[in-house]
Amino acid sequence: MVKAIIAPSILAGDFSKLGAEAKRVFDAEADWIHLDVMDGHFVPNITMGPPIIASLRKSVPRDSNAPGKFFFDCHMMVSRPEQWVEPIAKAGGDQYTFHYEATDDPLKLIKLIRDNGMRAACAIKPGTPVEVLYPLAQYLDMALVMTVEPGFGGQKFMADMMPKVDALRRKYPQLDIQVDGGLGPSTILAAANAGANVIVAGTSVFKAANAEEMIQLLRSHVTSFLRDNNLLTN
Ligand SMILES: O=C(CO)[C@H](O)[C@H](O)COP(=O)(O)O
Ligand SMILES: [Fe+2]
Repeated sequence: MVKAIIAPSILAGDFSKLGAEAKRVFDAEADWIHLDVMDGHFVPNITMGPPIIASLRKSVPRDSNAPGKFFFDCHMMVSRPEQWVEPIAKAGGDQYTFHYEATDDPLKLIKLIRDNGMRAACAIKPGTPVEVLYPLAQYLDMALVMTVEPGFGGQKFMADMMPKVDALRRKYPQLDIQVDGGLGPSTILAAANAGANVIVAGTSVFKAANAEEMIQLLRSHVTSFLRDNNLLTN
């Protein structure tokens, strides 16, 4: 099932009040919250890990009457991603996105993620060719095409990554395809028209004067593309 999913990255939020920041964007109708886990090794920055995610989960508990509400999308910019699957699942993660570049056995890792009750996703850095995802796609819930070098928020969107998104969308019409880095009003059209349906937006949503309007604007471009191409399901 493909639909527009807007996932604000809390990396651009106020870390002194993460619970309130998550609630703020969910109130503004964010579909997911994107949690950037960085280990200072795979990328040159350190952000958060399982203890912080577990605290955040207490602020926005799962709702047994509404499965999928308050969805935690965990972008794991870590070396040895295998070691964090169980801790992230226990902390309340709903999806685990590992980096292709960080593992020797992506299929085994996908199975481990699924066995821990999470959706499995694979990310590629800007220098990694999209073809590496083809043997994995049938086992993945989502593919993430990075549109910045991972490590920091607030960077410039790399439009030259869009052929990767376009190639994935043509080959896999039903796959969730995420873009991450530099998404906002001036770049959403390029991403949506290439076929991305899951939009990570940190700076543009968290620093917006009106987060709800920003989320709606991002969603409207994705929905238009999906509808025009008969890809929308619901
Ligand atoms: O994975 C990331 C960086 O590695 C972040 O998710 C990304 O940078 C989002 O922030 P922004 O929308 O401000 O670019
Ligand atoms: Fe991210």
